[in-house]
Amino acid sequence: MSGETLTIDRLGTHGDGIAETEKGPVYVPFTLPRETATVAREGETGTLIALTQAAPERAEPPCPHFGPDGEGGACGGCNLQHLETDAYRVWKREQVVRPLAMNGIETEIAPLYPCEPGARRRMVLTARRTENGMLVGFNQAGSHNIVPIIGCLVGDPRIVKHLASVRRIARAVCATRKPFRLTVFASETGLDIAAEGAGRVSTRQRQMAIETALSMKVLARLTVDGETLVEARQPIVRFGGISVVPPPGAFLQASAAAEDRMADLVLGHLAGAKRIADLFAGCGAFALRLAREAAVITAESEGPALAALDAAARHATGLKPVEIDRRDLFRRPLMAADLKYTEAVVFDPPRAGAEAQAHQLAASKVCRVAAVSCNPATLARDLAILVEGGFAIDAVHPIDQFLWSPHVEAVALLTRR
Ligand SMILES: C[S@@+](CC[C@H](N)C(=O)[O-])C[C@H]1O[C@@H](n2cnc3c(N)ncnc32)[C@H](O)[C@@H]1O
Repeated sequence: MSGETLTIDRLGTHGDGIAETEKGPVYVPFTLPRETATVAREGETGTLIALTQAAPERAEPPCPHFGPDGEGGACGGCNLQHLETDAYRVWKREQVVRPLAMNGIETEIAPLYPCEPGARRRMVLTARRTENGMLVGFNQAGSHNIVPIIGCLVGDPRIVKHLASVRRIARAVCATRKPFRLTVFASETGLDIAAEGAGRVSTRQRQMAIETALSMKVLARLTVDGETLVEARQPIVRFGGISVVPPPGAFLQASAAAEDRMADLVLGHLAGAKRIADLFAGCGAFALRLAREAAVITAESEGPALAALDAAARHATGLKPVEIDRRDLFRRPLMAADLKYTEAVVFDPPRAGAEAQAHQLAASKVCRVAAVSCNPATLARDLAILVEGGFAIDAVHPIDQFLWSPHVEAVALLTRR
């Protein structure tokens, strides 16, 4: 394949190398700044054909699925394995620094808290039946093609070791030619597998799926579109020692180490408050830990997650009262008046952020806020609202929950001036 020679100027927010050319920017995955490469160009998209000059920061990517020649296609999971560790960490921290600066926020930003390979305890895989068998893996970068995953360096070995069995389960529950989603969570009691969108399972298939699942000694639970087919054991996740049975496919922080770090920061900042609100509470990763010392009101839109949180709080001993409030916090944020007796708040929204809620917090009398986010752009927007409303940012802590990907988690700690 012929191509043109480009020099890469910088890394973009999605981790692609960017070459600035007379005809505009060209995004070239798997390249680094100061590298020269032969690239096949189609508009703004460049495909790396060959590297002619490598950057000193280039490292040997450890995963066989990585890169344009990756096994089974270029996996869209981790696209920064070719960047040497120190440079990678500087770049990752920058992903938090830059949007904050663009929003006029000056504050202390801690070094990146690193996470180790093998820590991803919750893997969201895509599966599809093909003529050549069942594919289970991650989507190829920028496409719906599935890269069948044999090994995964970021995945928890408790999941990765059993990917062949996960594939057998996918085959058993699959009643469609369309791709479907498999969420695999390494719970304390075994794997919790949730299939969604696999089609209408026949009675015979259901029987096969149950037999396959029961033969898998490491399986705790198998659900299909929320219906439990097998529950050999209740899947359990522990938040600061408090056991929770998460609903099928529930949101849980991707890595236990990252969650522990976030929880330490949140608990440390909110210590001493007697009444705390946990907004976008999920199954209670923060709320249940906080409830050891403070009354907690939790708000969240997913009923099953709140029910799991509620059941855990009822079963645990020695907790202060935990209230639950099912609500859509985008449309119906907790109003400043609702927060009258609340001293401190933790919020951890999805990628869209918590704009409406931030306005209410700004107008409230809440004294301390811990803002947790997986999207630095919306975090920066929400922090600017809080600063405008009288808060000062004490510190921001970037956490590398999504190793080798362009995604980063951050915890911002704020106090009313
Ligand atoms: C990033 S997760 C955090 C969950 C929890 N704090 C944890 O650490 O496990 C975001 C949570 O926000 C919830 N959520 C999404 N949109 C929402 C909305 N509009 N209103 C309330 N909660 C929402 C999701 O269901 C999810 O549980």
